[in-house]
Amino acid sequence: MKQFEANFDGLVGPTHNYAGLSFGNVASQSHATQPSNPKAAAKQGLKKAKSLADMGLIQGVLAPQERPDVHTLRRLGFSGTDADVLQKAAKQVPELLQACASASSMWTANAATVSPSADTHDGKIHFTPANLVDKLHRSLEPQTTANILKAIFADSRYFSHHQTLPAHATLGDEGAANHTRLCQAYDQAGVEIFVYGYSVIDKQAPRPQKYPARQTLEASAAIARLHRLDDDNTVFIQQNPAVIDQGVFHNDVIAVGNQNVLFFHEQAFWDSKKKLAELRAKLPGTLHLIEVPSHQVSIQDAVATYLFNTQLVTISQGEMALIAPTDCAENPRVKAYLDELLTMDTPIKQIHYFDVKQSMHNGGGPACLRLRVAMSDVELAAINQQVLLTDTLFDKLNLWVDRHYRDRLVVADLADPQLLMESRTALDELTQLLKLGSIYPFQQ
Ligand SMILES: NCCC[C@H](NC(=O)CCC(=O)O)C(=O)O
Repeated sequence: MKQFEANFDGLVGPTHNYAGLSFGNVASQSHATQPSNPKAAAKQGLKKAKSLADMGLIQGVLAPQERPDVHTLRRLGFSGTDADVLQKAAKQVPELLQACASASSMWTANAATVSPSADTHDGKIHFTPANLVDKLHRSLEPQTTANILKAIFADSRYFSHHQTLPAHATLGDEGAANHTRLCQAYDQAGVEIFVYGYSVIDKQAPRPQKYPARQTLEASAAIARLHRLDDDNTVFIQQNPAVIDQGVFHNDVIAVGNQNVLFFHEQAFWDSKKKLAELRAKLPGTLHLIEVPSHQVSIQDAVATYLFNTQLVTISQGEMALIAPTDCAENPRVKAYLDELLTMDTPIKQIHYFDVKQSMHNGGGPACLRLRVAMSDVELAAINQQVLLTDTLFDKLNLWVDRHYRDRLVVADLADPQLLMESRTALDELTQLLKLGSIYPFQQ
């Protein structure tokens, strides 16, 4: 049996826009009200995903969500035809329309937490969709996310799907963005690292002062229980609250891991020494802890360039590549660090830069755009094969984007009933292309 890691990238939806919805996410706040280009955004994402497929990695895609979410607007009391609902919401509470029109499901690192079968007691791959309760626009994603994951990972012999955690701040869960799995080889049990922002129950533990911590220890611990992980193969680490207050709203903005490499900023974790020692004890064998010092890369540079929101992928035995946004190459200090990294004695031997600026302007880098699923060839054969990014699917998706996506969108356009029609037409076609069945409310 062959084991590897597959990446499932979120397709950018037709309503991709900058509404400044994410307090604590510096890029989202600073690009609020700027025009977006959904067509370019979708193509940048597809290009990045296809390049990874061309490197020999297993690459799939996840469908976007139905937006604007008229069903939620109706739940909030706006009535009449769909056009009426959009227009009333835009006039009375535009913030609610914006929350219901975000394409934020593109950041599939927040779709779910995934534990591979090598780690779980029952030998199945476990999925828990994230409840994303900290942000209204994101809290609307879990139901459709669950539908999409079940449509792809349908075979109950291999895949186990859990309900999202209860939608309350005590159990705030942001999915794989705060979860990293290290292992010596993909087919061996590894250590799952859960990074949380604060503990609701432990009042003594430090908390950020300025920006919200989106993930709680209580949520992370619940996921570890649901996924039937052992104490021996889990480590819970608190994120350094000081970096949350500087814009590190998810751990994947400050750390990334793959196999026996953890690449992280020296200020990433609270009680770092002790936690890294625990990690070493739980993962015997060679472990590369690549700690980037503040004097080489400041937190501000890390947040601006997304140096740690890179994908760390295995290219061949013992050789890894870093998939970085072009923003890293444009910052002289970060570029100097990355050039030096290639000369250091670590498995990271290649760096590939991709322009994902449309996503970056909302605070999502290469790593935010993908959900990782470590799996075997047998498990891969059991998934819906239509979502795997082949040359043919890549061409079809690009043409699909050309047919349905706009190249300019401003927040005022979100009330345009035509945009809703375009979006539904596109998604209806996509579900046929990817053989997903009826996953959207408008298809029920
Ligand atoms: N993992 C990256 C997630 C980025 C995402 N941004 C947003 O939702 C911004 C949307 C807007 O502001 O229009 C977030 O903050 O959760």
